[in-house]
Amino acid sequence: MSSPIPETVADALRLSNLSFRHLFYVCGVYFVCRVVYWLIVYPRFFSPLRHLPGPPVGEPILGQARKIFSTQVGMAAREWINEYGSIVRAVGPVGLERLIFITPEGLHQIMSRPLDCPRPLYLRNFFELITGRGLLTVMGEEHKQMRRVMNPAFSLQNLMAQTDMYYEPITKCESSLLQSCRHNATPSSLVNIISAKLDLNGEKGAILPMYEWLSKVTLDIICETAFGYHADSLNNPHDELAEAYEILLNLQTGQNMFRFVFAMSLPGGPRFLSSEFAYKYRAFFKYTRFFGKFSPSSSFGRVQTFSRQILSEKIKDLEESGVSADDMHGKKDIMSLLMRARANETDQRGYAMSNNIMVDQVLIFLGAGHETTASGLTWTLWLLANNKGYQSRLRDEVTPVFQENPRPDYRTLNGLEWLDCVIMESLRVMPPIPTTVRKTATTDYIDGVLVPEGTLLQICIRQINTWKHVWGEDAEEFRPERWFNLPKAYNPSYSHLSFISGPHSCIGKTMAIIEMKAVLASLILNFDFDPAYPGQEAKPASAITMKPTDGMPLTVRRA
Ligand code: HEM
Repeated sequence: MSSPIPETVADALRLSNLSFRHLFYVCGVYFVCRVVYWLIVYPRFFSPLRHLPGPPVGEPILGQARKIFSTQVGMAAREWINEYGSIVRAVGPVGLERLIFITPEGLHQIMSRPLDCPRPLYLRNFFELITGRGLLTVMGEEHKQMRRVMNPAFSLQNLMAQTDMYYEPITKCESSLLQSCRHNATPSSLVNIISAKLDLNGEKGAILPMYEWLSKVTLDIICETAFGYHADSLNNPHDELAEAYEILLNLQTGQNMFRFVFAMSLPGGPRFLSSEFAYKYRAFFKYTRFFGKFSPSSSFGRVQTFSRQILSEKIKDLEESGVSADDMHGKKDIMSLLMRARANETDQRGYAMSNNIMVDQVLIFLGAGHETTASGLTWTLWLLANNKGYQSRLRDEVTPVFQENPRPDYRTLNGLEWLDCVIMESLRVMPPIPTTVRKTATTDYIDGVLVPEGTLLQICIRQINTWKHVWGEDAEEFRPERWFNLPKAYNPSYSHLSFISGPHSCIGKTMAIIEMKAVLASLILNFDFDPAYPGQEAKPASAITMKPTDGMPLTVRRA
């Protein structure tokens, strides 16, 4: 007689004299074997990338993570590139392999094919949680369309019209050098605030946390230029948006990012973190060992809700006032330009952004354009404080120009050669975003290596910008004069990657550079910067943005 066919797992266990306990053991052993295989066996013995040059696999669970996260951002990669060459394989946490490519050929293959090498899902989820659906998160055709709609807001013509708006929070007209100013200035601009602090201290000057002040001024500028909102965080430290952003941006240290990436990689993680439930019980996060001070939803929620509110009001105002999109020519903020572009797009090509998507775009500009510019400016001041000759040369260049016109326009700022060299060199040596990442969506050759689908590609911006092969032996030094005579090996698209390259390159590049020029020139014109104390060292954060962890104290005196 043939044995009966079991219909359920329980029947099968009964017929084979096994219990659920046995099944549990089998599953447990299987799970442990899988984990051991992925963490220890695969990267060492089976990975097709195991023969590529690079550091040893490292610790069983962490791989080289301890080194990556404990050293200054990008320094581990710099060491590896110096030791192993232009293609490096390193194993990070939980056995995740990453490849580092540094040659223009390799970088071109990665960056010119965003569908084959997109931003990894966890990063897109991270951006989507903070800023919503926009350029940083969408891909393919939708990305192309969004970019096309947004390009006019960043056109040369619009940037030229916008430049004057940058000066509002920077300078106050009555200062001795700015007597001929014809514009209405803010009640207390950055230059005035610093001057007032110096008045209290006399000749010896004052030690000021420059990052904090630059962060405020760039927030005020981006709020004004992005959606015409006067945050005035320079004078109002309790501005709701400024406060929420500060909390949010402080979350992006290496350790917090590691926790965040982990949480975002869990199925349903992103949705949970931005849910009403998480917001309601946010206090609970504070007391958990894993998340500690992470407590994400409070600041995320506040920034999103508050920004959406401002923007929705603006959209409503414009709609209710009956102003047609074409009549909005007077308004130069990005939001107004997007509304105009939207009207035209609907007519011509059938693609129009919804209000929500438009709101998200502007949130992205706020997120992507504030801290980056503040960090870029802070590092420039730091580099100039340590090179007084370069600093004086810049003052000599800008003083006559600003004496003639206290608010030089776009063309005049761009015509200042030394200012240009200083900004480009500072962005090269201390790029505000020091590293980014992509993930292969197909198996394909990159720089002669067959890279399997799903491999992480680390784009080491800081290392690429200071690669000795291109920039020479003094590649890591701040030498603005090198921009007068670029090296032969310099590749315009892939040797200076601070804004990356290709279809996903920074849309705000020209805007950021001109804004940095306006702020830096106004500061150097009025003040003299020195390190705060002998032996002071740069302390860049290991985070998405390389801001200084100590707020960058500098000694400031009148110029
Ligand atoms: C010094 C200042 C800035 C630096 C160094 C910088 C750098 C970058 C980098 C490296 C990326 C690529 C990130 C990645 O792919 O992982 C990027 C993308 C982007 N940036 Fe910037 N950025 C700056 C200022 C700005 C400003 C002022 C804005 C807008 C107002 C802006 C808007 C964006 C947007 C929308 C993207 C995504 C582009 C896309 O994927 O199509 N950035 N930026």
